[in-house]
Amino acid sequence: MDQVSGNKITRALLYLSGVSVSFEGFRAINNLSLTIDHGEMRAIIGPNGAGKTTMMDIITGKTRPDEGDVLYNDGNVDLTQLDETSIANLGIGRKFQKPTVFEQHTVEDNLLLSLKADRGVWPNLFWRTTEAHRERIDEILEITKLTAHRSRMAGALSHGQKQWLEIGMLLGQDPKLLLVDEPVAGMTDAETAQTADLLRDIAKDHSVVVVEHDMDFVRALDVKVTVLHEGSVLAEGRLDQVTSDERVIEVYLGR
Ligand SMILES: Nc1ncnc2c1ncn2[C@@H]1O[C@H](COP(=O)(O)OP(=O)(O)OP(=O)(O)O)[C@@H](O)[C@H]1O
Repeated sequence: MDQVSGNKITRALLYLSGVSVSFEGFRAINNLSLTIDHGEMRAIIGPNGAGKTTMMDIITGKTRPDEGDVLYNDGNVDLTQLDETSIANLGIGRKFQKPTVFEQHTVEDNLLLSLKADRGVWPNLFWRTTEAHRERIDEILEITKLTAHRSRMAGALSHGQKQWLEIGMLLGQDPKLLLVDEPVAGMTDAETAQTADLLRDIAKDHSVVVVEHDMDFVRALDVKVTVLHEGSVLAEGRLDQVTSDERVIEVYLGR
């Protein structure tokens, strides 16, 4: 990382350096450094309690670090100075593990509700805006493979379909960076494979950070993997590389 007169220069989309946070004396994140490039999809793995959720909380402004840098968009924005809403408005979208779709609304209406509200649109442009919304909904339905389900109540979807709908709702907010927490937990093998396809598709024009325990899924993503352990990066590289690393085998695979 370049450093000039104390000013960090980075071309990364997201840059964490020396980040630590403690809860009642326990260091959940410990001198964590991590860089996500523009357009990159990264998988984050690690044992329970490694700090994966806390890292997401720090990026999204839910938890403020005790120390360290959390910079966004080529180092131009210091995320530690912003609240959750401001960070979301910068294009950082998060999907939590459990789907939180509006069960009593149709798939289509869920997507409509999620679309980023246009600001400063004149009333006489309303119809045109609606058309743009329809087009975007059609696109998202296509990407998430939910076109045939558009008129169904979201509550009637399978667990996997609800997760895809929620990922679609995240896309509706037009984020630059998607943070996705354990998307395939509870999915069938077929749904898991389809979710890997969906995220690879999304990653063509978004940056994605995905936390997941399911190794078949991580393998299918075929991206760089970061292994967290005790709040720091233990290893980084291709899945085959990190899973053959002795330290990773010891702490993560339990051998
Ligand atoms: N608000 C909090 N107060 C106290 N301890 C916390 C808090 N949040 C997290 N921790 C602790 O910090 C550590 C890291 O937790 P975190 O949830 O980030 O891990 P994780 O890698 O996401 O685990 P999992 O895979 O189980 O979701 C854990 O030991 C957890 O108990």
